[in-house]
Amino acid sequence: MHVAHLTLHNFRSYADLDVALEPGATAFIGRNGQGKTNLVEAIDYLSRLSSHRVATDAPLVRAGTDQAIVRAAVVKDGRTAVLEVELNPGRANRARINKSPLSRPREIVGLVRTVVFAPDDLTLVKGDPSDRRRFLDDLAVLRAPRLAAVRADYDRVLRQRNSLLKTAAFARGSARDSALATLVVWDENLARVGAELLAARLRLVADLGPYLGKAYEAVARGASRDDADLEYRASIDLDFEEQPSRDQLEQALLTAIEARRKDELDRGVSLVGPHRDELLLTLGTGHQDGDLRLPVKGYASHGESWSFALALRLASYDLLRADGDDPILVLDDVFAELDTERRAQLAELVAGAEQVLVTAAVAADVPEALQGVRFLVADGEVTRDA
Ligand SMILES: Nc1ncnc2c1ncn2[C@@H]1O[C@H](COP(=O)(O)OP(=O)(O)OP(=O)(O)O)[C@@H](O)[C@H]1O
Repeated sequence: MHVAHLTLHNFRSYADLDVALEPGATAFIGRNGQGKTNLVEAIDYLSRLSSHRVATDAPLVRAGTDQAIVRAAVVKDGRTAVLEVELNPGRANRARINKSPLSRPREIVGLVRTVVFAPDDLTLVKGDPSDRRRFLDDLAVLRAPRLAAVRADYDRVLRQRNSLLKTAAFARGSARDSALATLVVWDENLARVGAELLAARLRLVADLGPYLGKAYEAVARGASRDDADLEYRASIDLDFEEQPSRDQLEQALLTAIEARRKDELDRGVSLVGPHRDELLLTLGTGHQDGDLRLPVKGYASHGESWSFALALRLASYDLLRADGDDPILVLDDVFAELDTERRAQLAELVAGAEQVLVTAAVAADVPEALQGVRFLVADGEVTRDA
């Protein structure tokens, strides 16, 4: 797939932008703070209805205005659809496909698919467990857009259950009895929706593993295919012979919730469920010490961490391709971090994508294979470099 036309209105630093794009490689070149990332961020937003840089919509709307519009003509298998999202911080967002309003904006998720590599990706490796959970869930939703609703449901169930736990923790007498009776319903909701999310994550981790090893070998100098690995650490016992079914996971969650009841009531928060899980990233140091594997977080060097983060994105891209998709690849300011050899290696790996959008401060940082069409970005103007 590729974006053939992008229109922005009051998005980030852009009052109005209208730019025609082509398949193949496109580079956006400009000094710092000129709006290169803002531009590719808009396309990423359309794909997931969230940004790779911020957790809320407010910073995406141009300062001093109260509504942003992102519109893109997306071409997939020769057919074009115009996708549009209206961002209204503090009020409901709206989305349209070919001018027809959607009843829920999230129905647009997954129609355009992007994989973004950016320097912020280091947080995938060095950040909190929630950063890695978000990585898994974003990718799971791209693979199966209906999971966007499951994810939203889970967040809602968790919020309501936590508030009930707090009430039960502090209430006395009949108020406490009534909160405890209602809690049973929310235990079941959490287990049911949580099992669905957990099943999707486990499937994803199993599918992603082989691609991660291959990607790390390609981006880290001297690495071998078994070096990088990932392991899902759940807050419940997952000691199953094979990939557990959703029913098995639901039952396991209910059992674990029952076992932690007292702790949960003492602390007034939900201690069991996918929101407590961790994606463990490990690197094998193979050669000298046999099969020693170490967590990436806290142990890996800066270079290894960076390569690992890049490999996670590359593996995501390969997995989506293996699913039959052709996501748009965004390489946001990544080449400055790589030496010439690894730039060329990365360029070679992604050159087959239908559309690759690259941002860089200087054109010389962009490898030859990805030079393609070039735009200059300066003072909010995006002009094609003839
Ligand atoms: N909501 C907003 N309203 C107005 N301007 C904004 C908004 N959000 C960001 N900006 C401005 O956009 C600019 C950042 O643009 P962007 O992140 O695209 O830079 P860039 O060209 O990618 O730079 P770099 O090479 O440093 O990454 C900053 O000057 C910032 O002040």
